Amino acid sequence: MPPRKANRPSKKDEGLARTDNNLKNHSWPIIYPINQKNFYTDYLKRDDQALVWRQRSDVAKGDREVKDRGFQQDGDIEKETPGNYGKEYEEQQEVWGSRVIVIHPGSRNLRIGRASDALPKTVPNVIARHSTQSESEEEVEPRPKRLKIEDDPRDEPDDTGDSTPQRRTRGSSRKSASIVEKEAPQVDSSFQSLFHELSQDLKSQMRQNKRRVLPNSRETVINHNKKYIPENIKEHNDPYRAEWTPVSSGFMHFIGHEALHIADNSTPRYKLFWPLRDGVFNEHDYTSKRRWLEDVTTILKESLLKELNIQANDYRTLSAVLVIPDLYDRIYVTEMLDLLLREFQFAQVCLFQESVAATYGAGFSSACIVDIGAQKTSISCVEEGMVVPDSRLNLKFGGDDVTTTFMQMLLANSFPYSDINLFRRYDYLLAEDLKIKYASLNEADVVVQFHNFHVRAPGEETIKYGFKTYDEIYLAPFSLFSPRILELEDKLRGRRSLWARSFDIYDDVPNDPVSLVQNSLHKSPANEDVEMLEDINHNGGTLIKQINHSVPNSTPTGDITPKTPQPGSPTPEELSELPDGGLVSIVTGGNGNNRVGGSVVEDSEPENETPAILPLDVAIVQSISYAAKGDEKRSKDFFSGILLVGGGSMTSGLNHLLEERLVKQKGNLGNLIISSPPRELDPQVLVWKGASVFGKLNSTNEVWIKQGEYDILNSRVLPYKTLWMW
Ligand SMILES: Nc1ncnc2c1ncn2[C@@H]1O[C@H](COP(=O)(O)OP(=O)(O)OP(=O)(O)O)[C@@H](O)[C@H]1O
Repeated sequence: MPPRKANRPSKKDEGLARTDNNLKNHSWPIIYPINQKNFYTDYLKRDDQALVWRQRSDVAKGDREVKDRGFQQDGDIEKETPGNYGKEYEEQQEVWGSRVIVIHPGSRNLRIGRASDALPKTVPNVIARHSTQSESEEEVEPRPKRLKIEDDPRDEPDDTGDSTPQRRTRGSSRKSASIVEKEAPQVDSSFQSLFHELSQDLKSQMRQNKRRVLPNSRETVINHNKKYIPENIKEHNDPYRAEWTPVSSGFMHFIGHEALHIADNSTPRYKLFWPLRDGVFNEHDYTSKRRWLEDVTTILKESLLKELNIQANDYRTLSAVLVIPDLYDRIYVTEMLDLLLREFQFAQVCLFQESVAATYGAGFSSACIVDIGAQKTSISCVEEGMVVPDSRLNLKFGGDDVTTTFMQMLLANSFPYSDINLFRRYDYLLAEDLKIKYASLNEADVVVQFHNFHVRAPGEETIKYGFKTYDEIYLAPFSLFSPRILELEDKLRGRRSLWARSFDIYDDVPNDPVSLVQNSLHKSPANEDVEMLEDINHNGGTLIKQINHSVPNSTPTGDITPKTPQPGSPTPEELSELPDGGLVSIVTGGNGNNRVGGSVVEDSEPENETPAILPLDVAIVQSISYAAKGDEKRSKDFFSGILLVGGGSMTSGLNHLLEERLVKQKGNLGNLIISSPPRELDPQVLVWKGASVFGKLNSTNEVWIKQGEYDILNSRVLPYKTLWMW
């Protein structure tokens, strides 16, 4: 006889519920007993359900430790009523804010301050440590890279006997103060030809815009620069002598500005380490996780002490808001969280995403945030305080790439200080300064101009140089719209060499957040196709090309692209014929300036790959189209609220050029508004400002990760404590 099924009534049982005429004798639903074998519930099986009981029992045990540390308890927050939003409430917020530290780490700058402060302190996110060689001595090739010249007379060791390439080049520079430097600096020929191409495009664009373009401007610049004789200035005649950080073998490390101002040839030698690179772990320069953690800890601790006067034993009484990228690396976030709660022992920590912070800072409820940092550019659409996950893009270029390109272009035009090497500290600072002063995206600035600057190398006489510029001041920042010209091969060197990617322990799928628009870069036409597209642009007038936006399967988000075309990638001809449903249009002007600059994506074998790049305007259109998902109203809303933040967005004329290019691409966008931060706030600190606004809100209790919770659940607490799907 087959076994009786427990949850099904037998014919005999059913019979009991029915009368002879087969009608039920009552209308109550019959509830059958549950088959215990197949029954599942997660009641009291999930961490968050148990947590509340654990916390209560902690309190019952008289665990008042946290309260003794002085930070506000849940009970205090409950006292708040909607009615007390007056002066008292503001005062309360200020007091609360003074106990919250907001930390926004960047590839170049760490921004740190109390949530109650008006502005953060900016500390270069760098540490100098004792080493046998400085970073410029360690690097074999200078930055920007030069063509190798076989019989370069400068290869002779100079009279100091120092034969390192850096020292040799510096030696020749010393000579250049007295001997006229005739030879043109050698810049890679493929760079030269791209530079020439962009320059021609700019000329025709300027002519179209009825601007005067003088013939032979570039030749004038080159001739002047070649003949320029630099001038030596005696130390006592130089009122702006550089102040170098005094060092001695007793000082094991320096951080921030002090580190940047250590002479490259100091005794003892120091080497600079930047813990973040392209917005993630710097696995290129670090060889051990422990050293990385130590450096981040030292930079943070010393910044807290020097800038905010916060001693180590105050940490336990303070809360910390950590600002993280929108498309974060999961291991980076968990490492930082662990550091702040275990090493620093902050009372509680909360995580906040950069683009949401930017909307808080600007007071926007919805916006498309374009954050151009030093080494990465991130674009995300935010709607009612939440990032639209599929709109997140992270491109591996930023202000630093503009600086390098600017120097490359100057060198191509016979820049008289031909030995500039951005690995040298004083040269890096000089190059940044020249870029900030002269780079501009205003066509009106594209004229032959004369500038001068001083090279102040440690222990040497100051040398005054003069140089002329023409279109390089425009074309260097223009590389954001034409990233093909950027030097990208070193970008992902060493990536994943220390921290492996985080995988889900159950299904072995990468844990990092997924964004469809970032993944769609897998599907963009690969480099070969892009080049064909560009050829077509050169030959024709205005063309409209469309890139298939087909949504890939949920593959992990990342940085790198295979160089070969993906199977089934559409050819340019196919692209132009695709229908418009869910597609992005790229309008390329007859001048050929607008172009798709390279495809992108990620994979587990980063070494052989190239990093994620896409022209800025194309990337914005892509991000918005993924956020709007075909809804025209939403798309218009995002286009009417594009907010430019980050240091790289401060180039003059960027807003205007971006607007022009977006209109060209999308036609009538309705109300296209590209905003800069309101109230004249510095775009570099807007994200920090927004996070500080959030940090001051004392009604955000559920997002704070407290020591006790972290002790019990570790990073498993994150799904319950983030404002987004962790
Ligand atoms: N006035 C300016 N004009 C142009 N660029 C500028 C200006 N001021 C700063 N920058 C550039 O901004 C960059 C630094 O920006 P920011 O501090 O936002 O970067 P970060 O947060 O350290 O980096 P990331 O976002 O890549 O991690 C540098 O490349 C710097 O040259």
